[in-house]
Order: sequence, then C-alpha cells, then structure tokens
Amino acid sequence: MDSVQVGGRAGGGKVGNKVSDLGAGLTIAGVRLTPILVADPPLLNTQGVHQPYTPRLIVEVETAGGVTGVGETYGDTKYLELARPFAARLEGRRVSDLNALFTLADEVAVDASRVEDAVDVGGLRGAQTADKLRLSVVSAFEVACLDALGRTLGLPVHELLGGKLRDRVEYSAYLFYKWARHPAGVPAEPDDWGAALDPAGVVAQARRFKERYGFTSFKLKGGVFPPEEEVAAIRALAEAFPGHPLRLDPNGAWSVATSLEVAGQLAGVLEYLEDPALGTPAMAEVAARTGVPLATNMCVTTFAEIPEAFTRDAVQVVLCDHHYWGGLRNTRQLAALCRTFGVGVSMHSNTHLGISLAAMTHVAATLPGLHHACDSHYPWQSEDVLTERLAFTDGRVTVPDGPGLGVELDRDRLAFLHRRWLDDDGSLRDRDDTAALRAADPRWTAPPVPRW
Ligand SMILES: O=C([O-])C(=O)C[C@H](O)[C@@H](O)C(=O)[O-]
Ligand SMILES: [Mg+2]
Repeated sequence: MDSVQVGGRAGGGKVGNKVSDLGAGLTIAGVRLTPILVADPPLLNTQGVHQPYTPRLIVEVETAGGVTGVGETYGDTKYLELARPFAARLEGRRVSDLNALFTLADEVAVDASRVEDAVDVGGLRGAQTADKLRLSVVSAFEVACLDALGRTLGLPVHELLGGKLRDRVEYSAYLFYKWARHPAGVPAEPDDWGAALDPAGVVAQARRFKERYGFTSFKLKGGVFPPEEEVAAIRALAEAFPGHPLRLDPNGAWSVATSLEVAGQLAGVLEYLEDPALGTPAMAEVAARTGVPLATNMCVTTFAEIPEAFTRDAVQVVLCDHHYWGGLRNTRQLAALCRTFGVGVSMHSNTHLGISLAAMTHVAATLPGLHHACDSHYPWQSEDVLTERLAFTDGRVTVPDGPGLGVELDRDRLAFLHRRWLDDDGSLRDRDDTAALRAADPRWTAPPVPRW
C-alpha cells in the first residue's frame, strides 16, 4: 500500500512489545495516512447529490511500544495537504501529549486558495476557515492518540475522557430524499434502499430504518424540494410514527420569512428545526419569532462563533461534531459551554465510517445532559474499514468497553478502498455534490441562498 507514511515503524511494528518505561512506550514512532474512497448512495441535499464514492482519511499512529491507534476524518485534498505536514511534526511526541496537537496544527500553513471560497461545498458547514480545516485534521489524530493511549493502558476511550454516563448512545434515523441509483453511466455500488422523492417514499424509508435498526427518532434532510413538500413529508412522518421526535434540516436554504412560515406550520410537530436560515443573524431573527427550537451545525461550528449566537439566543441546540471541533475533548468543552448557557446538545454527522462512529459513541457516552438522539450517516455506508461493523439495536450503539476505541482495523478492506482512491483520476477525491448532480442535469449550479 503506498499510503503516506511518516516515521519508521507504522504498520510494521509488532503489537504488544514489552516496554519497561511506559512513558517512552507512548512515544509516537510512526504515522500512516491512508486516503480512501467509500461507496455513498445518491442522497440529495440542497447543493446537489452525494457522489458515488466519497473521500475519507484513515490515520494510524504507532507508538514505540508497538501499539497502533486509529482515527478518521474528511479525505478531500485540502485536508490531506494539512495532514501530511502535521503528521511529520508528531514523531517523537507522546500520544498523551494531546494539548500540544493544537499548537502543532497552528504551525501548519493553510493555502489561502482553500479558504477564499468561503463556503464548504461538501460538508454543508457554513463558512470555510483555516482553523476549521486544521481542527478537522487534528480531530483524527486526537482520536488515534486516544485509541493508542487507551490500548496501552488497557482502558476504553470513554474512561480517558472521565468515564461513561450511559452504556448505550441513542442515534436518530437520518432520512434523505434519494434517487434509486446514481445517474446512468456513473460507476457506483448499488444499494437496496430504493428512491424516496415524496412523503410516501420518505415514510417508507423511515419504516426500513426502524425495522432494520430500531430508530425511534427521525431527521429529514431538507432544502431539496419546495418547503411545502418537505412540510408534507414531516406531517406524513408524524402521522406514521406518532410521538417519535422529528427534525427537518434544509441547511440554510430558506429565507427568514420562509423559515417562520414552516416553523408556524410545524409547531408542535418538530423536536427542532435545524438551520432553516443561514447564519447567526438570520437564525436569531427566526428564533425571536417562533417557539420551535432551532438547532445548528452551520452557524456555531467553532468556539469563536459561540458568543454571538448564544447571547442573541439564535440557537437552542448545537449539533456537536468532533471532526469540526478538533476532537473528543473539545467536544466535551463545547458541551460544557452549552450547559452554561442553557443550550441543548445533539450530534452532527456526515458520511463517516465505524472508527468515527466509535469515537462519537465514546464521547457521547460521557456528556451530561445529552437529551437528543445523535445523527449518524453510518447506516448509509455499506463499506467500512473495521473487521466488525458497529451495530444499532433499538436505535442505540452499545458503548465499547474494550481498550481504546474498542474497534479493529481490517487491513485488507483498507487496502481495497485505498486502491480505489489510487485508481481514481482525481474526479472523486474532492467531494462536490453540485458537480455530482450535473451528471444528471448538466445545467445544475449551486442554488442561490436563500433558495426559497
Ligand atoms: O447539516 C447537516 O446535518 C449536514 O450537513 C450533514 C451532511 O453533510 C448531509 O447534509 C449530507 O451529507 O448531505
Ligand atoms: Mg444540519
């Protein structure tokens, strides 16, 4: 496998070497970065449709003690560009030296062209900044270091974070408008979910989620069809699943007036409305005129964005995401700030594999006051890099109690998915949902904001 390797030993070391000095054994002897492409179904959002394959980066950190820890994050080129020089700085440091990860990340230059365009096309996460890019890279290394530390000490990651408060973490079904298959002529893996393009299709998809995984709360990714159609889909869900928490998330596609109109129609039906309008000022305006709680993973995505949003009461629930926020320990700090301001916490997700689901589950297990089911795309991912997939039972994932993250990397799968990345001509290595939709509609461009 010709993935990037920094230092001498990653992938080649023997697990379980005896090291008398525990501290010396924690020293990072090598880092391996493996970009991969994983199958993704044709899920629609306001910008377009998911590509048939999406990039992820798998990070392995190997200690002098011969223990390997794993982490996962976005795999687009702009993240790889930062991950490589960052990895080079890690050799010789300890996996327990977690605070220094942020100082080291600040030393890595971000190319101005990566942040000029202001909006992140793939992650639907608001404005793009150098800090957000760096933190998204740091998060995978922090998780890998915690995994290695936990494996060395024989402790699960949740114990390194102070201990779990629950044995199972609840997730919500992440419903998407969806085509049955990717556009004709585009190589892709088939999926068995079928199409969901109207209220009946959305309800059928929700039923399958419930049957397969036991989810009892549902989030619909909106911003795809005119708001009245999405309101109808939510009403159909409410009728089919009485008493089940429901959320709608158009990723900022609506004006303040449209947001208020929808909030009025769905008051008493929604658990929360997620990012109906783009940016803190617009969210604050909506929040001031509706009793429906507003959630976000777009206007509060860094610590710097908190003061304005919280003092203006623009959001009532923040969707934390350890990838955005720089790892599991920062996620706990975010949750503490939310508690201080009486703001609820939930968890955001976009396409991720089992390493990240394990990390999400460990940190979620440690958060006091987690009263909303977390988001997870995992059920949409038929491919993984683990020897054993994590399972949802009654919509919940059991918190792993094995050392570290409690999951094992499947090296053959990793090599297979990396080969796909190597064989790609570059067109899929950077997620671009707008470009993916153009394969079906050559006239498609990213819609204006607000779209409705
Ligand atoms: O706002 C959200 O929940 C997301 O951005 C989640 C994902 O990015 C989702 O919208 C997607 O992948 O299309
Ligand atoms: Mg969202």
